[in-house]
Amino acid sequence: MRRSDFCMALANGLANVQGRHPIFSFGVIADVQYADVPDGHSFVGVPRYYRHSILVLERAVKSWNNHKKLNFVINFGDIVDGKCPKDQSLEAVKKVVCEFEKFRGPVYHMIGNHCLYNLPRDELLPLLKISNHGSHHAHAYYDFSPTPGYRFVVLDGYDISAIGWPCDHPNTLEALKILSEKNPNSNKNSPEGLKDVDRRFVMFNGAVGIEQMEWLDTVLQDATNMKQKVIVCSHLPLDPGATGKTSLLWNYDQVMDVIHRYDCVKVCLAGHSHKGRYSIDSHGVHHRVIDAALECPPGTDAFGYINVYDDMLSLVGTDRLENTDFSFDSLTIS
Ligand SMILES: Nc1ccn([C@@H]2O[C@H](COP(=O)(O)OP(=O)(O)OC[C@H](O)CO)[C@@H](O)[C@H]2O)c(=O)n1
Repeated sequence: MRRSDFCMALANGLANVQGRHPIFSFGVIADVQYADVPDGHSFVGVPRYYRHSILVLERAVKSWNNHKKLNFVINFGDIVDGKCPKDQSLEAVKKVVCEFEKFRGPVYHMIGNHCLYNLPRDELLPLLKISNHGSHHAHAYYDFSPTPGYRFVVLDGYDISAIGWPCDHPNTLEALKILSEKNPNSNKNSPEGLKDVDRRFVMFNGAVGIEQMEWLDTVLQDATNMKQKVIVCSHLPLDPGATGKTSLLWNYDQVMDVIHRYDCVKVCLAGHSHKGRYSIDSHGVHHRVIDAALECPPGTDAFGYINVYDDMLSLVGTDRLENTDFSFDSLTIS
């Protein structure tokens, strides 16, 4: 362990089950999809609790604050549901962001399809305090390093997307071209007739564009040079083993090819699929999808925090979100 990581672990104070002090810890929650509308269900009939989901977030923030040792929180996107009446979108997004801001520390957000059903990305990104680092593109990918030995990479899976950009934007046109080539259905949100991983070519997903791919490569090269371990966060899952195929990033395979060129990425975390799942891929990278707050029946929860060590991560879940350990010494299958 680096000396600076050791100091952060000491400052963190709290020992885990193995009696070790994490270097740092952070809170996680996904798919709050709040809307002030009655309970309903997904397209395939899974119950959704649009008003209760913000209560899950309220309980998460209380729990994260009570923990006292969480360094930051990561929200995996879709804070407001597409069912939110459009004249209430801005108010609803502000209400959820305000709830996150009750956490006594930084909150890192990412955008999801439901965020973009409510507000265009150029309005959304400032509200979520996602900075573009002076770029003229309203991109939503970024990285940060909470301690010298670790780096977080937050991907923008709606970079190439038919939602969120102006309708004549090159990224919208590129997305519509992909959809017309890959999905023959008139309703481009429908995966009907598509087989296996091709089911991902639906309009509620998107892709990482070329510039972002080059940026990812540069960041991973830099992290490798700095001997940092990397945790990749994305609204859209990156491994078919951790999600239903209709929820995958369109070019998850290309992103994983870049990730697999390096040895620094240890864990990929995602939301969107709503049903929590875990997998380990052929290169030993762990993948974990976080259960949706939206689908918690009243009185139940799905949030947690992750303890970060030198050689593993440990997810401590509440209620529907199951504990998961991600050990970095797992065997690689090739
Ligand atoms: N077969 C389908 C599925 C969905 N739609 C419509 O697409 C929009 C987005 O769907 P939704 O399930 O709300 O998206 P989430 O981001 O919450 O979930 C993603 C994964 O599906 C979870 O597994 C919505 O308008 C649906 O009605 C559709 O037309 N046809």
